[in-house]
Amino acid sequence: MLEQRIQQHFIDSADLKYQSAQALSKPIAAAVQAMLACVTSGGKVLACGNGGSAADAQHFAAEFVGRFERERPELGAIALTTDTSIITAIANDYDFNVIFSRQVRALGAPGDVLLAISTSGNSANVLAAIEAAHAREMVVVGLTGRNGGKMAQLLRDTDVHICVPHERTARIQEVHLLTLHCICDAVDAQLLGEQEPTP
Ligand SMILES: O=C(CO)[C@@H](O)[C@H](O)[C@H](O)[C@H](O)COP(=O)(O)O
Ligand SMILES: [Zn+2]
Repeated sequence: MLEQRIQQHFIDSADLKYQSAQALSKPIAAAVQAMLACVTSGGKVLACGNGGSAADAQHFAAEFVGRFERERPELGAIALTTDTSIITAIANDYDFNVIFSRQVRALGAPGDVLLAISTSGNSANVLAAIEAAHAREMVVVGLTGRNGGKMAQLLRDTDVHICVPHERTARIQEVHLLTLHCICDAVDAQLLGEQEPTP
């Protein structure tokens, strides 16, 4: 019974990944082009999200600033989820809903990219970060699920929306992580050529 339940998670996750390969390859390629244009002209990616998506933001920044699978020059990325002094000060003195947007206004510049991650598309602090990014003339790459929530309405034609076609937060997050690895791999392939990564 328990093993069957566990196996069902693997089956559901694999099914969604097959479906998402079709549905998401185009917007993921667009996200790669946006991030390449940004980092090759000296820009950086600011990444934000809550809970598991905060972990995804940090995971992504680590692979840009450190490396993914191949040796390459450092790429600019900052997770806006990591500085507890900044986050607690903003939440305490202003509001939790502005913990990311104040950082975007402080650090963002035209040509930078905001990576905004929310499975529901409805987290108020992520939505405020998008508004701040637009005010700074940044491009937004939005990762959502379900129907994209409020983020779907907020994103512009010049932004990129990657919306995972599923209702369940955990499943959506699993595809978000795969998406971020696809972006890292494709950025490396564009910068270094398409050789296979060494394991
Ligand atoms: O990881 C999980 C659930 O798998 C949770 O921590 C989840 O990320 C949190 O509930 C978030 O606050 C959800 O926010 P969002 O994805 O709707 O923006
Ligand atoms: Zn989780």
